[in-house]
Amino acid sequence: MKILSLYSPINNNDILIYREKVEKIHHALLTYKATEWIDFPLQNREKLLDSIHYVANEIKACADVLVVIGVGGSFLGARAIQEALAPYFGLPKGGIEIVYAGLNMSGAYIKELLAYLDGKQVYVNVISKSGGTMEPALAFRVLRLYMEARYGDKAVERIIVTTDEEKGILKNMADKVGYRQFVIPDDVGGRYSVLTAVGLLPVAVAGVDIQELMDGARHAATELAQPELAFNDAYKYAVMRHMLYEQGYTNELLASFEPGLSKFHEWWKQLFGESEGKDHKGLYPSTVTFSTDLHAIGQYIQDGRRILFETLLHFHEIEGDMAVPYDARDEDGLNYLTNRTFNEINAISKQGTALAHAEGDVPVIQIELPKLDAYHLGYLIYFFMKACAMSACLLEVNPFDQPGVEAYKRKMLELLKEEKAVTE
Ligand SMILES: O=P(O)(O)OC[C@H]1O[C@](O)(CO)[C@@H](O)[C@@H]1O
Repeated sequence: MKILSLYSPINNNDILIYREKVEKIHHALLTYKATEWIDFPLQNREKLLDSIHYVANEIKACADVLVVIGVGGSFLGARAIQEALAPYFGLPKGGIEIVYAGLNMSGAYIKELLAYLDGKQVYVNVISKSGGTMEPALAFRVLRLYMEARYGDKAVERIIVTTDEEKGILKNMADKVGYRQFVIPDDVGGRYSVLTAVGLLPVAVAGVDIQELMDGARHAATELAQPELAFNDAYKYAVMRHMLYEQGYTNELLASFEPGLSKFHEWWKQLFGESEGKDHKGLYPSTVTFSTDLHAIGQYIQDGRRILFETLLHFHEIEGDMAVPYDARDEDGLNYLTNRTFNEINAISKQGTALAHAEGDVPVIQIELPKLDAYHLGYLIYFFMKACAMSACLLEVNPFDQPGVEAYKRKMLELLKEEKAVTE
C-alpha cells in the first residue's frame, strides 16, 4: 500500500541519508526485548481468534453491555478501533454496547457507571498486564463486588480477565477464583498490544470483524518488514518526523477529518508519547480533529510559533455520506454545492487545509488510506507501531519502557501510604 505524501521542506530524497542508520536499527530492533508484536500478525492466529469469537459471541448473546476495565495501552487501542468503526448514534452493528472503567479515578464516573448498569445484563473484561495499576485495580474491585452482588455464584462466568500468562495480582486472583483468561504476551508492552486479546476481545464484542483487522495488520507486517528505507513507508514517516524534529519542529499534530477517529488519536498519542518522551527528548504528540478544530486552534496552527508540523490522516472512502440538498429559495447561497456530498466537501477542505498550512510554513505529512474499515485500521495500527519503534531508536531512546510513568505511580503510592499512617 502506498500511503505517504507530503508538503514539507524535507523530500523523499533528503531522507535517504538515513538509509544505513535505518537498516542497522531495523536489524537491532529484532534483538530488543518486548518486540513480539512485530511478528505477531504474521503467525497463525486461528486458535486465538476462534477462542475470542467464542467468548465474544457468548457475551453478545447474554449481555447488553460489556464493561472494559483498563488504562493506557490496555484500553486505548480497543476504544480507538471500536469508536472509529461504530455508528455516530445508537448501538454498533452486530455488536453490543461497550463502556469503559478503570481509565480514571473519578468517583462520579464510577458511581454513575454503576447506576447506568442497573437493569442491564452485564459482562466485564478486566485488562491489565501488570495487574497492579491503581486505576483498573480500583475499578475492578468495585465492579467485582457489583457483579457478585448481582449474579452471585454466576458472576465468575461473566468476568473475563486479560493479563500476563504467569505473574501478577490479577493473574493470581483469576487462577484462584476461576475466571476465564486471555493472555497478554510477555514480550508485548501495553501500548503495542492492541492486536492481541487486549484489543481483539472488546472490539469483537463491539461487532468489529477481527479477522479483517488482523488481515490488514498482516499486510502491513509483510510490507513493512522491508529494511530498505526507500521502500518502507513506516520508516520514511519515522525519518521525516525525526528530521523535522532536528530542524526545531518540536510538536507533531496528528490531524483527521473524521470525528470518529478522535479516540484513535488518543491511542497514537500514548504510543508516541510514552515511547519517545525520554531523556528530555522527543516530539510532543498532540492531536486535532478537523474541521471542528480549525475553528478553535486553526489560528495558532496557521500563524502561531513555528514549532508545529502536521500529520494529516485521510481515508478516501468513508461509509455513510449524504448530498447537500437543493433548496429553491437559496437564501443561504449554498445551491452551488447542491449534489456534492459532505464527504467530498470534507476531502476538499482537507486539501485546502494542507495547502494553507504548508504555505504558512507548517510542514505537512499526509498518510492516506483507501477506506475507513477494519482492514485498513489494522494496517495503520501496525504502520504506526513500526514507525514509532524506528523513530524512538533514531532518537536513541528505548521505545519499549516508560520510566517516567513509573515515577508518578511510585509518588502516588508513597503519598497514599503516608496519609494512611497519619490517619491511623
Ligand atoms: O496493563 P497495565 O499493567 O495495567 O498498564 C496499563 C498502562 O499503564 C502504563 O504502564 C503506564 O501508563 C502503560 O504503559 C500501560 O499501557
